[in-house]
Amino acid sequence: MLVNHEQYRTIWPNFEHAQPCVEIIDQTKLPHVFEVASLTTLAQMIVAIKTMQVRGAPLIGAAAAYGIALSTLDSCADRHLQQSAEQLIASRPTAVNLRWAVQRMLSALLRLPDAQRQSAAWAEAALICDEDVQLNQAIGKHGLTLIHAQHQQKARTINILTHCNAGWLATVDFGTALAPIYAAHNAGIHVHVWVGETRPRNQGASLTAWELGQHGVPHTVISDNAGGHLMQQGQVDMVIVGADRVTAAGDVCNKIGTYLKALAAFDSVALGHHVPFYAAVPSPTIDWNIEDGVKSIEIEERDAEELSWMSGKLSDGTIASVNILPHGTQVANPAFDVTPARLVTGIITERGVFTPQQLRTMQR
Ligand SMILES: CSC[C@H]1O[C@H](OP(=O)(O)O)[C@H](O)[C@@H]1O
Repeated sequence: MLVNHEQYRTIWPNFEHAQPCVEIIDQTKLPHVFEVASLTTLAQMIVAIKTMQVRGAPLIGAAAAYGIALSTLDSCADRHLQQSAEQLIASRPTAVNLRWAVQRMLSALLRLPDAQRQSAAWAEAALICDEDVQLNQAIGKHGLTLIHAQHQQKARTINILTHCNAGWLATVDFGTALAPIYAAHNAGIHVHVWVGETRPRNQGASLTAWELGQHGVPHTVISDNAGGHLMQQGQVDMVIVGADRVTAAGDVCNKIGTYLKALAAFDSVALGHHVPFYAAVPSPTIDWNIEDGVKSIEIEERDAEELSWMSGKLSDGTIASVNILPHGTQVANPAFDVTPARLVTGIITERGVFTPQQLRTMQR
């Protein structure tokens, strides 16, 4: 069954039952199983965010917004909504979109009489989702100009390296880092994507490879450590990644391993072929309140089991997990890192492509 973003979003409300619910694509089951999960309570939405059934900065923002809407099914009292907001914000600390969406929901609801809050919550969450789709389509348009320029100059397939998953699965639809790639592919520009597998959760191998395959975009999965080598060999024309938080100075916080790819891209200048490094970022991912990402962004530390266990499909088609570490081995599992602005060529936003130094002009 082909599934692509013309048919699905990653999250949507369902009002067909007595009690409204929120339906999501359960991303922990991909690439081997496509399964939709129905969430009926705030607690279920918090579990979905924490366990990464839904993940990706813009999508967890949208999910948190619907978490507030689910919360109104129990109560619309100020204190109840504020406690729900605190629980959602605590579920994953790094992506600023989650806090941004929850604060936007509270701002929209707390000014209303209780009786109007439930319908307003579902409407505001839907608006956040629709806006995300529009932002990502604009990112695709602006990112396309970068790929088109390379294609005009080189008159061959353009090889793009990406990390983790910043496709339509990481957003409500269309994606951020993959949006320009889809736009180029749909415009007939030949692109090929090097897909970093992205240990330990393998969002690249399991999600980006699945997305690109469903859309018919040529791609090759590589180990995380192969990216620098491919850049050194002149096999990468540009790097485009997503982000979980970008500072006002243009520091880019993204999935662990991004910083190493940015370092390799930066070093490529010395080899005579510059590999530009771009982050594709909708404005709700920009945290205008901080400058230094290394000092100011809380990096989520995730469970050791994510490193010590791997899941996959056995030869008989069943899904199983295996332990890959010696018993008792100590594990550290930081989920994100920060690429300093000095390593960032440009930030692709819905308003255009900005250098880190130009980013503040977006606020005007
Ligand atoms: C378009 S944001 C995608 C961003 O979010 C991912 O994090 P996670 O999968 O842990 O939610 C990763 O950092 C992606 O680059």
